[in-house]
Amino acid sequence: MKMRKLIAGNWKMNGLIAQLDDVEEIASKIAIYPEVDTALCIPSTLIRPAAGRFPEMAIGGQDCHMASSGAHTGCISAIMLADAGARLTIVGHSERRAAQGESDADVCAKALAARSADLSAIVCVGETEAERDAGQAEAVVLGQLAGSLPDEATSEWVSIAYEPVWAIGTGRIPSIEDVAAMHGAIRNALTSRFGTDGAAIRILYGGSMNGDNAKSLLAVANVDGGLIGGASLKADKFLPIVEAAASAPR
Ligand SMILES: O=C[C@H](O)COP(=O)(O)O
Repeated sequence: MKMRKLIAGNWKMNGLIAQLDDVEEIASKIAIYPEVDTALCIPSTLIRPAAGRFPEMAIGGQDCHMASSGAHTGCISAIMLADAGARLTIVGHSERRAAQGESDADVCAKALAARSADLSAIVCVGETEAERDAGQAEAVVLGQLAGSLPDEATSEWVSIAYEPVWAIGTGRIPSIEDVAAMHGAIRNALTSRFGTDGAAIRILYGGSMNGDNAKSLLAVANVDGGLIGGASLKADKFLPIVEAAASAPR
């Protein structure tokens, strides 16, 4: 199925107010690529100023609590993200699964919380290097997918991000064949579970995507965009990925 590519940046725990100048550069140039959807998932402290200053950009959060409010010190709810101007949020990033011990059920509840607040959700899955070496990559990823995606998921508000943990921030990426195989397996799982709409759910690749490798990664069947970490922090690193998405086959 032909679909628009989504290039989403994830700033992680990086970025002060001054860095919104980079968002300004991105926001001023994305109109050159109307065929690509772009988003920036930034620290919560920057969402309100960024959304106010760049209404043309889809600004997002990087996580949300499954509850809408309550005694959860230090957490942020989906409705708070939306109130600050976010249009989407990442859930289930491997860094949170590992450091905060988030389970598939937690991620599923967070995705539903995002939906309740009218946010889109990027649901992350991905295997560790040990799991890949043990030949378990596909089983792990499909298991995470099954547990992390709510039955209510539709292509209107959910995207998947396949991020091999060992490719994040390392400069290493899987072979094109391995990317094709995993994205194909995810696609099959989505269509089995969600029928024809499963064919329309975007599957992003994440892990060391940059201006040099984006073209070949985004040309792979069922790679419908990218979730970009390090290269999303600077406009001159992020925009070439958007450009590659604009010229990639749909
Ligand atoms: O969410 C983004 C990913 O973790 C990828 O990060 P990276 O592009 O720095 O490897």
